[in-house]
Amino acid sequence: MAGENEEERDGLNHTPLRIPGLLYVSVKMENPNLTLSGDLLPHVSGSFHLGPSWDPSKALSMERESATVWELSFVVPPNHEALEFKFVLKPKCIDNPCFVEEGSSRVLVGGAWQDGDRLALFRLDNDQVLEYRVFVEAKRISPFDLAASWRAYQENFRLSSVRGIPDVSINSEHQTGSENISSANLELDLEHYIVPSPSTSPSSALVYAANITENPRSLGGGSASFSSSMGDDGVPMINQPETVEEVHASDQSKVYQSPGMVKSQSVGTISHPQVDRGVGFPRLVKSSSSNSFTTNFNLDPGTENSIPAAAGAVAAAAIADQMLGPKEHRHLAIVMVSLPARGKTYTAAKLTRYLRWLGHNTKHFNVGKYRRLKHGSSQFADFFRADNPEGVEARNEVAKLAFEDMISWMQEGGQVGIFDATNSSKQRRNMLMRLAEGRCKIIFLETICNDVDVIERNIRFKIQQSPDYAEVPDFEAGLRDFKERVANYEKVYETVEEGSYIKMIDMASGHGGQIQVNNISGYLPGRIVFFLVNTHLTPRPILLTRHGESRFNVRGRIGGDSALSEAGELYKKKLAKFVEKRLKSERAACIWTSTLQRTILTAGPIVGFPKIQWRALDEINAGVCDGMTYEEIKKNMPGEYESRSKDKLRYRYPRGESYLDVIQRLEPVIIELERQRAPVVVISHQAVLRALYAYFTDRPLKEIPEIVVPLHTIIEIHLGVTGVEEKRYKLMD
Ligand SMILES: O=P(O)(O)OC[C@H]1O[C@@](CO)(OP(=O)(O)O)[C@@H](O)[C@@H]1O
Repeated sequence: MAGENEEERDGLNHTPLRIPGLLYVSVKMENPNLTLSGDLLPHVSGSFHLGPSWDPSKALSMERESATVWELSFVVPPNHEALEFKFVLKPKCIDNPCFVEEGSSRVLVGGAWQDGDRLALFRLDNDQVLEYRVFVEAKRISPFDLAASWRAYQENFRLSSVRGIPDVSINSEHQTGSENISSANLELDLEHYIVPSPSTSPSSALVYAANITENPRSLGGGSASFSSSMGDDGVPMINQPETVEEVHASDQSKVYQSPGMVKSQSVGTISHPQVDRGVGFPRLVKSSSSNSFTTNFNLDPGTENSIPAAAGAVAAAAIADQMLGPKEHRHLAIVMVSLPARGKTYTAAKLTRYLRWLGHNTKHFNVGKYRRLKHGSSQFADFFRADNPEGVEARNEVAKLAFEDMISWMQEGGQVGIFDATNSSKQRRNMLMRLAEGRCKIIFLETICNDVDVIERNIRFKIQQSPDYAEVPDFEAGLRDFKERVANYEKVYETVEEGSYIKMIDMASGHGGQIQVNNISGYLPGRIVFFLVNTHLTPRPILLTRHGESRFNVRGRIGGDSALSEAGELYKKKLAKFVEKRLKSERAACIWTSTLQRTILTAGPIVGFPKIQWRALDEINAGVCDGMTYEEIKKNMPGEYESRSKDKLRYRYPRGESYLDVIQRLEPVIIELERQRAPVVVISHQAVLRALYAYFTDRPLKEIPEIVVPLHTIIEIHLGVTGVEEKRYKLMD
């Protein structure tokens, strides 16, 4: 009635669209006792129209769904005629007899058995009886869904044209035909393709690593403004007064407040109360009164943020460490030790970036920054003499302030503090150990460098970049002063022999070197050692690109394993020319792809470099949503769609992955990228490249799912002795 009236009211001739709907029926048989069923394969034999026939030789075979379950699915109208059938076991060897289930035929009406889920019994030759449990499931679906799923099925299961390529391959021959890359093409002017990088990425101007460390809260004069330092999972800690003098490049003045976040009154951090289906959340919290673990959504200020947002093993191991170790070991201070210009601040920054990316709440405290704020930036060599009592006193004072700030932050939930100063005498280190007692565990990280070239390069960079010499216009005068400062430190330098320590000796040059480890145990210290063993400062580029546009991309379908579209085909050729030109003098370079054909095909025309397929580089697994469009997910699975929109980082597709899962599986890729000394071209996927890019550019976890990684664009990350630089080339629109 309402419909008729509406039609009349708006004067339009609405023909109601009737979606008849169909029943998708899935019939299953289960026999947990595999040894009994042996070589007998479940089939369905029946009398219904277009379906199986009663002739057992024409029975339809069921698909094996798991080790013990077989399935047959079909689509019927909801008001279908009664379907009559029986289960049949057919031997693999066609000469042997079939076994038809005992009892009367089964009748299926409207997607349900008429006589209930009775067992299927088969009497074998030797009078042995086999029992199978039987289930039926029916779902109503629209013809549109049916068509979409059929299309997805067709596209997904079309045999990949690239299977058969070994995991590692090298085609050093130039290819012929349309994929030939002539030498004329090498005239390609790379500069022509450069496009600006987003404002949030590292610029081509290098940033002095000490400038992007924590802003001293104890020296901020209680300012009401807040810095935007990121806590774990990229949620900003907002309790730190911002200082005016040094605001680091990646400080963004905004404070992120996504829906569903609450501000905890007691400590001023922001945390997520919503239920998460990804691992690592809900957070496990140990009750203080018992040894049991509880799930706690009302985070206790003492424990919040102390468990990483990262997934799986990372979270599990960190939790185990926290639960089993002494209380003070729940917070870790990595105390740097070295002479000036030994790359300590750079190593500290790199370690901070790695731990943050893994989801550990980590901060870098640079004592130099405190010193400049408290005593001004123009302190010359005399200030650093060990026989200058005022200088010593002033330096100890700022070290204490920075250390106390770090401890306060830990007590608010911070997990790993990287304490960056020379800490080069036993006396200073004893002071720090006393300050840490009962509050955090200390590991000393000493960097020793005997390579005069590396030291000279570091010193020159320091004069150019450090605020200490910003007001010294004469470079040579700065150089002399800084060398004198280093000499002052050398006179009293004492290598670490106490406590827990990691000593990196001549690791910076990338040739040989040594790492010594003393009294180190636990998950996180172990990871740190592993990272440090693999990292080095050899400058090299890493080129990140998505595959050429895929057929699924054209249709807006996610996941799958489709081939390239026409535009994608063109991109792969352009990319090959680009790589050949960009890496022409880099014969040790390597091409990494995922195991999905769109990346392997994209790498196809690149010649002369080894190609390696990594499963870890496969796109985020969209589970049951694989092959759907975002619109289809929204329409058919609104709950899933909404959960993902609310928390894309932690949302895990049913039977698929979350971004946190992707980050976790990428850790070996990061370690390998750190370890490589030659350029690497990574041809992968949107979600994966977001996570890799975030690592190199130190973007908070929370932002990862929204990072823009456009198609047909190469992001060149340059890892150098002084930091990370980025360049983008857009080869096609
Ligand atoms: O996390 P979102 O934003 O959905 O992005 C990931 C999606 O990107 C896509 C394209 O939409 O990657 P890909 O480049 O590999 O085709 C999907 O396959 C994948 O699910």
